[in-house]
Amino acid sequence: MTQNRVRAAVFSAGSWGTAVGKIMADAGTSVVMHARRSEIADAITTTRRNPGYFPDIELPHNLTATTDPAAALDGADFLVLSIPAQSLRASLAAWAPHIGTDTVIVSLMKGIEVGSGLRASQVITEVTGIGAERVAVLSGPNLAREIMNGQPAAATIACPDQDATHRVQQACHTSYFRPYTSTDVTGCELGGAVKNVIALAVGIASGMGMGHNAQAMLITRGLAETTRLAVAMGAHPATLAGLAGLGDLVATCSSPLSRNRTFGTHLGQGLSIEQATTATKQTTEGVKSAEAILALAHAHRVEMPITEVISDLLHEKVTLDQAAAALMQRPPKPER
Ligand SMILES: NC(=O)C1=CN([C@@H]2O[C@H](COP(=O)(O)OP(=O)(O)OC[C@H]3O[C@@H](n4cnc5c(N)ncnc54)[C@H](O)[C@@H]3O)[C@@H](O)[C@H]2O)C=CC1
Ligand SMILES: O=C(CO)COP(=O)(O)O
Repeated sequence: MTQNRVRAAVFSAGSWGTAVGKIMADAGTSVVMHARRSEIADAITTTRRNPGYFPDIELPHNLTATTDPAAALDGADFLVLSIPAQSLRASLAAWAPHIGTDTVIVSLMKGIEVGSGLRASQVITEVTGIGAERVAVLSGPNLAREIMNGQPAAATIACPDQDATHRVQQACHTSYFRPYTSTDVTGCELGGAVKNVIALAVGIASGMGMGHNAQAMLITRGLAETTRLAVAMGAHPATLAGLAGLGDLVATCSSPLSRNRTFGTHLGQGLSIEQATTATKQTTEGVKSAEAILALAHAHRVEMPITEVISDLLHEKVTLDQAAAALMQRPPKPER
């Protein structure tokens, strides 16, 4: 690894933030993580481990951590944001005064803001006043634990400004992480957010004892409704067939490492939403985003039957059996 003099501030030191911090540091970028808890920040800097998330993985020497947002952002070329989507607005408002005039913001978040229906990149431009050309999104089949274990993965980095995209790509390209570029921010963000809702559905089906045919049906029809919404909102259909669409959908819906799939499995096995929340612990974006995505579907007059049923289940309007029946008993129609 050669140092490239580029600096990144990663907010925060959760599961995916830590993994992307490691990727960037392995790519030669100097990384300062921002953690809310001083014991996490101190442990990362002094022991080179994040005891809250990956106590078994040693972090690179060019990665440190602080609880001070100003110190983390001082001289940063990139601000990488990885916190729950619903807390982005309030947290970013506090950090915004410390963001440099040339800093490029990279969103890792896969959620839609409840109430506004905004994607994370839109919340970022609204809160900071920074133009869309300085806001990139990174999305793909990226289960953090696999990447921390050094297993190969790829992702899509999207931004309207190709120079910014290439700089982010260089700053996170390693022997085990292969980033591709795109200009389709809308497609990448919607692919990432909607797949969480579909993963909830697949988890529920699995928890209810349904087999791989049912799970494949949900994945395939889930991709169809994701693509319908994304295209109606201006995305390119090819993005949804790529890493940030199909790729992420397959990884998340197939892996027991996925928090969304696991949350769904708990529900399918009969746990209440409260019990599933306690059991899952980490951020499960699909649970909150389902209703925001459904509101977007209504606004764009797009049919999203799986999202609708999952939103109804999460609001306890239907039972598991009623949800399954609602999907299977829809009127027959052509596949497209
Ligand atoms: N874990 C994964 O494998 C992947 C996660 N993502 C996305 O990354 C985003 C973050 O997820 P994870 O890191 O997995 O979640 P996590 O639950 O592991 O970590 C969340 C981080 O945000 C911080 N945080 C929580 N509430 C906050 C608040 N109100 N204000 C500021 N910081 C707060 C926590 O202290 C923690 O550092 C989500 O949008 C998720 O969909 C994307 C790809 C992979
Ligand atoms: O986005 C992810 C993999 O790409 C992680 O999915 P979960 O949030 O369901 O764990």
